[in-house]
Amino acid sequence: MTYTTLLWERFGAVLRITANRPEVLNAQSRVLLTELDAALQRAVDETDVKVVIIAGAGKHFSAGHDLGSPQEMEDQKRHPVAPGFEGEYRRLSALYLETCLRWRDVPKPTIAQVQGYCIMGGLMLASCCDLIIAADDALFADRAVRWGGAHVQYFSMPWDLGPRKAKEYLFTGEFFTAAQAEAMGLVNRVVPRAALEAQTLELAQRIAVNDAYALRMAKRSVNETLDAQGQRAALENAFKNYMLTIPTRIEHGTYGNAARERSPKERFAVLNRKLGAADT
Ligand SMILES: C/C=C/C(=O)SCCNC(=O)CCNC(=O)[C@H](O)C(C)(C)COP(=O)(O)OP(=O)(O)OC[C@H]1O[C@@H](n2cnc3c(N)ncnc32)[C@H](O)[C@@H]1OP(=O)(O)O
Repeated sequence: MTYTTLLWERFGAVLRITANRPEVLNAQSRVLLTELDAALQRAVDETDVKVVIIAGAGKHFSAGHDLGSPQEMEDQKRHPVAPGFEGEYRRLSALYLETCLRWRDVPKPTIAQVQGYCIMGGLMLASCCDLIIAADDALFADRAVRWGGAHVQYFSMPWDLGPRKAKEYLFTGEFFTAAQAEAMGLVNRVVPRAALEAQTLELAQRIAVNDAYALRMAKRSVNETLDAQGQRAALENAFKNYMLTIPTRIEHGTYGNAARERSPKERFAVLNRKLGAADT
């Protein structure tokens, strides 16, 4: 099996899947997300894989969903969005919500290895992993409110940061640092950038000495606790709130054809605009 946007590397019972589009900061194109979904299913099927690391090549983990790289624009011509709201609903649900829910429930431990920017779709991917190891230069953000949206499609931040901090970061769209992420419980630990890869692999190998079935059941108990607390229903409901902002985003010009005609950099400008002295 070959991938155009991923690296697949084995270290004994540990598998590392790396998003490999460093020239666009690992922006998540439709192709990348589809390949990642297939790679994770393969990781489930390969019985000798016990732990999966998800990484990003280059300086940054991921700058989020692909907002119009040349490859993405070409791909959209081959896979046009089905017309109307129903088409959008199907595409967004399949590509962003259903994938993340599947990745959250992969029956093997998953570890996100995060350096540099981890923005919106990048944060979705990291947050559906079981553990997150962050380099000290990691920066996280959900900037959706800045373009008239509510948040990302798979919205687990109230669970990951706690409700107050989740609201603060949504309302401002500001970046939070690795140290802040650790204090809020989003990441398991922060390590020096130069040690990120080695320390993540070392942790994965320590987990992989355990029995695969025991790991699977341990993960299931934690995820089912979250489900019993209502997490899954809240995630599905938050996706509907996300969808409710699509019509107003079309009015703002940040979604739909008007947005697609803009260059990625014009689209980032809305999200990166300075709001005040505290902004980063
Ligand atoms: C519900 C929504 C979910 C989402 O995930 S929407 C996406 C949200 N993501 C963002 O808004 C981040 C967009 N990117 C940026 O704002 C900037 O990047 C950064 C601040 C992260 C970094 O800035 P700098 O260091 O100056 O790098 P650079 O020159 O902007 O990026 C290098 C190349 O990467 C491409 N790129 C970066 N992010 C994306 C993206 N998300 N989609 C498509 N391309 C992207 C650029 O265009 C450029 O490429 P070229 O050199 O050819 O101009």
